[in-house]
Amino acid sequence: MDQDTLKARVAQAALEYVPAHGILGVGTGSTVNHFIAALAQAAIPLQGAVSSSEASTALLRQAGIAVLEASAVERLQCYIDGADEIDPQGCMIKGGGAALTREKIVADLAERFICIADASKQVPVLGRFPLPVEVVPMASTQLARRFAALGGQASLRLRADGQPLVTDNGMHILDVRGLQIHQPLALEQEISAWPGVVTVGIFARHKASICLLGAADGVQTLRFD
Ligand SMILES: O=C[C@H](O)[C@H](O)[C@H](O)COP(=O)(O)O
Repeated sequence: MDQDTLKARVAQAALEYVPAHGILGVGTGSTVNHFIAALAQAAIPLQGAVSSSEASTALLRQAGIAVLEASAVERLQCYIDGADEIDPQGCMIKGGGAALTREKIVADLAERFICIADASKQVPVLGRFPLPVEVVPMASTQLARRFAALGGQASLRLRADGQPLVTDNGMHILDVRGLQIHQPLALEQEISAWPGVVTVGIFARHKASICLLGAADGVQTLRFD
């Protein structure tokens, strides 16, 4: 069974967590794209959604779902999003789709983070996937030196035309290879404090409450809260 089919499977399973008549936090990425399609088909009545990217906002609107500003919402029952890696404690690496800052903002509004992922995302220790870090462009070179001091190799994420990728927030992304993240919370706090870092793609303070993990033999539910 291919990865895309597994993503569609967990997306379907996540419908169970959608708060009928409520407001839903919606993440970004290929798994979430399947989820938005499933949501549109299920036609669950919603007040609306808070979205974590321009891409998801466009898909939600196409599906006829109202998109609300994060500033208009005090609390969300749940936030549904994918991950690039998830460890045995529910800590994640996110940001492969460059949406990590808004994802962390929306996750912070939510009581529960429901992670939807195919089984290939499960790792014993975070760090095989290059760690995305959204940075203020003028700080990227000095931040790359800081990552080198930690044993990581940071590279600026480029678009297909060779120009730096610019996020929805007008920032750049460093992808840091070579880190073995044994203490995700401590490293998240440390990197978050460096001048020029907008958001680090370690989600330990906002780890998954539940992960729906898609494998060939079905969807496994992992609980972390
Ligand atoms: O910035 C993007 C997000 O963190 C995604 O949730 C993450 O990259 C997983 O994406 P996908 O579902 O495409 O594997």
